[in-house]
Amino acid sequence: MTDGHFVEGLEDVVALSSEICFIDGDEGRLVYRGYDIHDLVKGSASFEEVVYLLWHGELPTKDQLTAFDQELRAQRALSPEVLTALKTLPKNGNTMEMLRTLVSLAGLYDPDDQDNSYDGSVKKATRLVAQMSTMVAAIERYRNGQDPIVPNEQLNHAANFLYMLLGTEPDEYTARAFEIALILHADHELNASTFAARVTAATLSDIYSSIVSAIGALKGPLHGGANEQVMLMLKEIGEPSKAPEWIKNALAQKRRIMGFGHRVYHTEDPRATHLRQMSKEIGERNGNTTYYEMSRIVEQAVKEQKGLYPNVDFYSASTYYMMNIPVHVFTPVFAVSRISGWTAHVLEQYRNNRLIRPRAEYVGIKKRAYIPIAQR
Ligand SMILES: CC(=O)SCCNC(=O)CCNC(=O)[C@H](O)C(C)(C)COP(=O)(O)OP(=O)(O)OC[C@H]1O[C@@H](n2cnc3c(N)ncnc32)[C@H](O)[C@@H]1OP(=O)(O)O
Ligand SMILES: O=C([O-])CC(=O)C(=O)O
Repeated sequence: MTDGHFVEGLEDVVALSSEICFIDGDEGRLVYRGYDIHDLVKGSASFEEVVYLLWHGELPTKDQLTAFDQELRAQRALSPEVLTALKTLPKNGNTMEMLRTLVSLAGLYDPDDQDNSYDGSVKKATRLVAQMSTMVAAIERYRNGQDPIVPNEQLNHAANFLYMLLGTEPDEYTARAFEIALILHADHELNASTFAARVTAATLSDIYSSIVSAIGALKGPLHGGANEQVMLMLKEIGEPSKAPEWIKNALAQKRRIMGFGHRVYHTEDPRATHLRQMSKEIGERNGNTTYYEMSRIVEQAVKEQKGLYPNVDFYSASTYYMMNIPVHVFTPVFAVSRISGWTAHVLEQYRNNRLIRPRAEYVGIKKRAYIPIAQR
């Protein structure tokens, strides 16, 4: 029985213990396994290195990283069955629903599908990380009536994704900027999608089912889906000078300003600091800073009028847009990164499992006499 003391939305409720990710919401700090994200970015960590760190708790040695990287590169190709199934999906379908469907199918065709041992789950986690990016790129190509691009084993994870998505190899700056975006989005403690993954894993269901749960949760506009909504908002605003008035009207109508506010951060989201800079730099490189400038004005207006800070989704929107990533691919791109954190959490759940089953505060009628249908 509950004692009536509960928090709607589980705000600040500690649901489990984890060694993977630490957030200080007052100081605006995000730490993966003891390493501050600022240090990982400044220290030129690779995305592959961060995946290894999240999974194993330690940075890899050179040999460990080489072996892991080679394994990821070797696992990038989708199975023929998944590629065939892709062609049966509606071309104008929601990209997150298409991704959720392909991940589910990939589970059925995974050579280790029946092996739900810990080692089997690690093998599947490796394929999930390697193939999430291939799936997202293939979905977009299919939507455009194009064949998927075969992964390029010469390129690292970040550069290969942009190559498979856009058809040309990114320049060095863009490849690194995108890799930093992947690192920044890799994990975030018990956010809604990771929690969904852990709830599923905690029933001792398989890792693909856990990831399908996570993708469903990430899609929502209050979570990962916000990055697409931010770009739609910037386009609706149209030009920087219109931003303050637009925000004023939106807030007067009680609309939520996408890309602002956070359940845990009460200050600047440390990921937004990097993405803001990236948005500026890419705008300058492209010779068009309109969306960066508009974003700055929106940020100032929302801070002044509502006291809210931008979250990770705000500046990732203009950043991805200026990298020529289509808007409906923004949330799938989040999944390309977050698969690293989801799998780390599912593996941790398996290592130290207890069923996750909270209670609800029952506020309905407690006792009624049943009335047979003939008398109603
Ligand atoms: C990767 C990520 O998931 S990051 C988050 C991505 N989501 C978004 O950007 C969507 C916009 N943001 C929001 O909706 C919220 O800030 C959330 C969902 C992220 C967190 O919300 P919660 O912690 O549940 O706060 P809650 O929804 O209770 O809001 C508290 C108050 O702040 C207001 N508020 C919070 N965020 C916003 C926003 N973005 N725009 C306008 N008002 C907001 C609410 O209206 C509410 O005001 P009230 O007390 O006057 O009614
Ligand atoms: O932590 C959260 O609630 C949402 C978030 O920022 C993320 O998942 O990256």
